[in-house]
Amino acid sequence: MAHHKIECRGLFKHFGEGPRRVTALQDVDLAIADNEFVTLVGASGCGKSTLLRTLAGLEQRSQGEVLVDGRPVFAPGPERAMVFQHYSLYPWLSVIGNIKFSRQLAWQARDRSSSDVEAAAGRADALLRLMGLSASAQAYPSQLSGGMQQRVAIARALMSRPQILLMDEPFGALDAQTREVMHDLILHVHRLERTTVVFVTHDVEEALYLGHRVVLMAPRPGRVDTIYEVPLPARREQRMKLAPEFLALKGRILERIRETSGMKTDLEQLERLTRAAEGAKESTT
Ligand SMILES: Nc1ncnc2c1ncn2[C@@H]1O[C@H](COP(=O)(O)OP(=O)(O)OP(=O)(O)O)[C@@H](O)[C@H]1O
Repeated sequence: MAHHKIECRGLFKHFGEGPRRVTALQDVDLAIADNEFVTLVGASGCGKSTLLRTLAGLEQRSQGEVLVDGRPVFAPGPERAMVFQHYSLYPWLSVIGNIKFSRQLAWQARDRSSSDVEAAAGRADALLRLMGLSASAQAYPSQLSGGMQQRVAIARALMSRPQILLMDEPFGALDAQTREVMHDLILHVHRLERTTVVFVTHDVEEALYLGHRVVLMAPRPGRVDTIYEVPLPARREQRMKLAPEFLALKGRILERIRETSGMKTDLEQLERLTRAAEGAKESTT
């Protein structure tokens, strides 16, 4: 059997009961390879966050299986780390304090040796350097820009050497220039740490620039609609966003999202309505 890092089989997730029941995930089958970078896109309400939260073990499935390394997961675990859109840093801790915090909680439960503490200090320093935060180690979150705060959140998520990074619109609140910088940074982190990444976004360009594959989901019920292979070299560069194959696939995905959202603007119908309204105006004048 092929080895998958993450696998969903016949996954369903319902919220609520009876006529109010919402199917956020319907029969999702998805296999993600070790070290793959997969992005999830789709119209609002298509179940992207629910799928990610189910992989994280923050949401219980209604039916089906979620496997990590072939083993079913039901709860959060140290091999999976989550990064959210809102930085969720502790405002009373410095940058370095925030990065070390989750490890400290884990240690309080165990006997820790001085070599553990040293190893963690080394890891925290390495992550500060990796994320370009060395000069801000003693700063507090309120003193940092949004992009810097999100770097701290990513460094904190990486502290326990997770094999899987689950990212829910992590750059959604950042301006366009900061996002570009963060894109190259997260690709660098992915290469260096060899994590498997599942990344939710509304932004099709972001999904294509980062992903090896783009999973397009559709709403009502939430489900996987189409999976696209991204036709770009593994090593991405910003100029690739202008490549004809990049732009063509971006156009196709955007079109498919419009179709699946049920909100496709029907230009003909709009024109008919306009003509009817104008006709009504003329007949009254
Ligand atoms: N805790 C909940 N209780 C009830 N319904 C929920 C809950 N969480 C999600 N849903 C519903 O499940 C569906 C999928 O929601 P989800 O947030 O996963 O979609 P999404 O694709 O991430 O949306 P968006 O792009 O708007 O963030 C939606 O109809 C949503 O209203």
